[in-house]
Amino acid sequence: MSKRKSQGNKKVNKKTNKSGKPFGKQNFSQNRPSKGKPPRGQKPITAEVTCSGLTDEGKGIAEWKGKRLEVPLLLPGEKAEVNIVQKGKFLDAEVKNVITSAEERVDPPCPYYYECGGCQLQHMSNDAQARFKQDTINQLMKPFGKPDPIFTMDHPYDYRNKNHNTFGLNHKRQVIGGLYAQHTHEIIPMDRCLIHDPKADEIIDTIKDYLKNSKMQPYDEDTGRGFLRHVLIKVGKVSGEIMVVLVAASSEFKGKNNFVKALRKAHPDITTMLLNVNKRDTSVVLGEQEKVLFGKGTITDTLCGLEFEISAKSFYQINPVQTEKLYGKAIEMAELSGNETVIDAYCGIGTIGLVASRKAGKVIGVEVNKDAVRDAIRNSKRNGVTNARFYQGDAGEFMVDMAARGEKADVVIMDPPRSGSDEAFLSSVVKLKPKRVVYVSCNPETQARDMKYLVKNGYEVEGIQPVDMFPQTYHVESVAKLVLKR
Ligand SMILES: C[S@@+](CC[C@H](N)C(=O)[O-])C[C@H]1O[C@@H](n2cnc3c(N)ncnc32)[C@H](O)[C@@H]1O
Repeated sequence: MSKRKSQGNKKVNKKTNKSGKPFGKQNFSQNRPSKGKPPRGQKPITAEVTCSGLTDEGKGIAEWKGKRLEVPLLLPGEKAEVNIVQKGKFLDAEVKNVITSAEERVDPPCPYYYECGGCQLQHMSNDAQARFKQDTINQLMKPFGKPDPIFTMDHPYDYRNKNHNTFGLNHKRQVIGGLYAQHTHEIIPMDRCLIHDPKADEIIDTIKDYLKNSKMQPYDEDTGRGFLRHVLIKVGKVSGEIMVVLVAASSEFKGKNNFVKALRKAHPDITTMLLNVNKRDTSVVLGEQEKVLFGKGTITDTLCGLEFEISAKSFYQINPVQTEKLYGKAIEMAELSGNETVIDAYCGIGTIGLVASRKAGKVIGVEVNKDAVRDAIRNSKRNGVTNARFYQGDAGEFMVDMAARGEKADVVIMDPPRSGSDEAFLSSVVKLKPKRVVYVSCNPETQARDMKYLVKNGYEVEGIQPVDMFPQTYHVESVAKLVLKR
């Protein structure tokens, strides 16, 4: 292994990793929850394979008996022993032992990394993560031109301003709190997640201790008994304001006053607390019903020089450091001169639109979540913006109506959810003929699909900027500029 130091990461210690376990002989599969267990009666087959590349989820690609394997935690060029089990039509493979490790491999700093699955790239150096994300975008965007070099993050930890932790009981009926292992409802007990805001994890720890020493019970998914399901924490990274949302299975909160008092005493920097009631048997964290327990029920934070009020249920970008770079690029791509009518579609709490309003004639925002729209309207007033209007509704329907009324827009900035946009929206963009479309996306796969539609219908791509909003995970953000062909 080369002695060259990779930027910001510790290279692999050949003998032990950070948690003190022997690295080369580490039984990766033993540390993973039930997903790795073979179906009843089936023994895993152990085989030696060589990794030839990475999937877009960061899994190593290898071949075994002419079949393709996708192996989490394996890096290109590495030789490893893997355990293989047949699951239905598919082969499930896990690293048992890395025989020769790649230069890019580093010790994952998180002791829960192999169990949790919330991060997928901690075993890669920062440079290797950046290369992987750049390659993913380059590949997806090949039909449109060459993307610019990715915007990386100087300190790629502690960045999340929103955490959600789950509480439950272990088999000894003891209170545990942590994160769900990937694709499961199995709680991995943990007291620190390295991409969470550290203060938020301290608050979670206090709540865990409170549960252990009080009558308040975590909710048990199997029996349907108990009270506390999740805790959601939102932190204003600039303002320091903190929101704590208790997600409970019932609206009857016995011992509410004692709890609120104890938590505020332990963490005087909490500025608001809410109770959210979720009685549904679902993986969606927040329910509809919400009650403010103390404070104003929202937090405020500063982004790109503007102040934003954020509700519990509204979307707010989770990595504000990288969001400023992303929005900066989006506004640059919009090429605003002060007169344009700009549509901010899928606008959330109005962040992009309000930042753009300083350089535009008029901004029209549309968003489906009513709490987010209420925040956007408040945010516009709070910042003294007089040229922006926000509407609640489906972005596709809104655009269809605009096109039917023959209205005009010079620039459309769109930032849909992971599933991307839809034909109603895209076909209306084509009818409205804005000179520029700036497409922000946290899922470049659906972004490329939608860009293909726009390119087929009169637009050309003038720039693509990848942004690493989610270090340590395989997710990557991207913003693209499309211009109407003459
Ligand atoms: C990725 S977020 C972007 C929000 C905002 N642009 C920002 O940067 O914070 C996507 C937003 O689209 C909203 N959304 C989802 N489906 C929608 C639809 N069909 N019409 C309008 N908004 C929608 C979500 O509620 C969410 O606020």
